[in-house]
Formats: sequence, C-alpha cells, structure tokens
Amino acid sequence: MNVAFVAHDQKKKELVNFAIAYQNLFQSHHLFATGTTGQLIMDNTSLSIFRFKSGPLGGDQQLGAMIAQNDLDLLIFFRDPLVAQAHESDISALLRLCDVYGIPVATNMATAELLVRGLQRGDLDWRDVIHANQPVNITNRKETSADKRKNEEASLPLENIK
Ligand SMILES: O=C(CO)COP(=O)(O)O
Repeated sequence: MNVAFVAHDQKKKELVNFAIAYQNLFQSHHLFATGTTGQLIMDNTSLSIFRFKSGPLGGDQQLGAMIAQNDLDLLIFFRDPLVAQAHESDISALLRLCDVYGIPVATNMATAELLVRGLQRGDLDWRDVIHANQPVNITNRKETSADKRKNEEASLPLENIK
C-alpha cells in the first residue's frame, strides 16, 4: 500500500512517535510524506520515505495529485487545529480529495491507530483491486527517460522511493 504522512509543526513529535511505534508495519509499505515530516520520521526510524516538497511549498498539493491519480491508499495527516496555516487552502484541497476518491484519512492519533490496525489486518486490501485495474500506478510503473528528465528538473529525491 502507498501510505503518506503529514504533520503540522506542533504535531510532528506525535507523528514521529506514531511512526516509531508502527515501524515494523510501515516497513512493508511504500511511504510518502511532505518534506519536513518525512525527514523527521527518517531521522528517527529506519523507514525509507519518498519526500515531496514541504507543505507550505506545495507538498500537500503533490500528495493531492497522487490521490487524484488514485495512487495513495492511506493518508495520516496530524493537523494542528489550533494554529492557522498560511497554506490552509492546500490543506483543505488535500482533505477534500480524500473524500472525492474515498481515501482513508486520519487527522489525529486516535483515528490513525484504528486505520493502521485495519491496514495490519488487511482491511484496506480492497485498494489492491483498484490498483490492479489501473493501467499505470506510481509504485509499479517503469521510469521512462522522459519521466527521469522531468523528475530531475523538479529535483525530487527519487532515490528515497522504495
Ligand atoms: O505543512 C504541512 C502540511 O500542511 C507539513 O509540511 P512539512 O512536513 O514540510 O512541515
């Protein structure tokens, strides 16, 4: 499964602890994150994460693009409900797309626990049916030379993808 992590600054520690607690489970999935969140998780675990840009610089929108292609299976987004974010519209757009595409999303630890235990039990295996019926998806597609050039231009750290 393709799992993405995002946390606002006041929630990053909580998400890092969550990732540590479920490290063994997450190891067998393809992981994605916004820039700073992904870096912090990698610094504190042995998980390998494909990092997009930082949230305020477009990372939420990049994750939104994954969802629009039906490439994301689970979003764990510990958002801060007490602090206004400069990129609030990007955050709303990301969460909206989860509803448009029916993507399981947890915005707090209590829900994340439930979803991750569901992931562990195979409750999200229906997502495999969706992937199987997609002509191309982000985890099984072969990178063409055009892809490579585009990715290099965008400076995405492709070596971090599992
Ligand atoms: O702002 C964010 C999500 O809206 C998170 O971005 P970072 O992980 O780069 O801090």
